[in-house]
Amino acid sequence: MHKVASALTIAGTDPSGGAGIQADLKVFQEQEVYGMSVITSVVAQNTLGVQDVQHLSIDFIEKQLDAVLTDIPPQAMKTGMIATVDMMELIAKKLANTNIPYVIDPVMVAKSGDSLMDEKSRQVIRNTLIPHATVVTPNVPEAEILVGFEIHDNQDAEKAAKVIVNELGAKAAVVKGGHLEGAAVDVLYDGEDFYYLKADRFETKHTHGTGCTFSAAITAELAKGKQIKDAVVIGKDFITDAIQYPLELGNGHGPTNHWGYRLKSLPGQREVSK
Ligand SMILES: Nc1ncnc2c1ncn2[C@@H]1O[C@H](COP(=O)(O)OP(=O)(O)O)[C@@H](O)[C@H]1O
Ligand SMILES: Cc1ncc(COP(=O)(O)OP(=O)(O)O)c(N)n1
Repeated sequence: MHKVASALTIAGTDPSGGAGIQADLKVFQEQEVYGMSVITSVVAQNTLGVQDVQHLSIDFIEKQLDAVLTDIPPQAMKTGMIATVDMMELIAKKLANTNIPYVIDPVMVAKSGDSLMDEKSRQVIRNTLIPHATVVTPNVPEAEILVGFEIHDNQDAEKAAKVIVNELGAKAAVVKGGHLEGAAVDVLYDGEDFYYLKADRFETKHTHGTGCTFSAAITAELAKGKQIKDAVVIGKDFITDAIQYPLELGNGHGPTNHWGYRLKSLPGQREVSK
């Protein structure tokens, strides 16, 4: 028998395979973690945008959660697209009975501009899910909504990460710099230290699902027992390689390359500074 770590993603779908549940499961597989999934919303989308969304009932989401949690308890979990307050409250209820690392990618709006979380939930996520989080990974617009001020540079990102940890109750936060200019710098705060995770910015339109891929890689590493900072550093390497070696797929913002890390990365390749 082979012993393997397992991880759970609770999120929406992307039939074109670049974001959501499909991306998360591919990343778990790449990182040699047994992947499991609970679907919250079925999304008709591709590299060009979101065409339609159907939310599953709370009752049915709960049945999926119970099916997984009572049979194969994961070593770590993540949430992505959690579109409604009812979904958040259900997940918070289930989390009260678990003590595993939990990564929140607070998905609010897709790159195409389509909304993936309703307005009320953007506020409610702060006191339902975030207090349970081991790591929260907002992009700049998401972090601005969570903390209530604008983020223009790394100093603002530091302040936002600090609010998410010290005031909203997460254990750690990574404010991602994909939406800022210059090098792709993400700011991690773990309640004690700040770390700048820096990579070159690549000129590419193939960025569909970057946030999902990054947070899934972090979740996989936490499932394997890595400490928060080490898991985030590996996640940064994983997403950087996935962006650097794009796949020629799709007519819009194409997917990232989940094989990029396997093909290229050497541990410690990215610059990390305190
Ligand atoms: N063009 C790029 N080149 C290199 N890294 C990027 C680029 N765009 C985003 N990233 C990185 O991808 C990760 C996801 O960030 P971001 O795109 O901001 O998230 P989201 O998909 O949630 O909007 C971060 O580590 C960010 O720094
Ligand atoms: C079902 C689903 N979940 C999340 C996203 C957004 O993913 P993200 O990684 O932020 O990338 P973009 O879509 O913004 O490129 C999604 N599209 N679908």
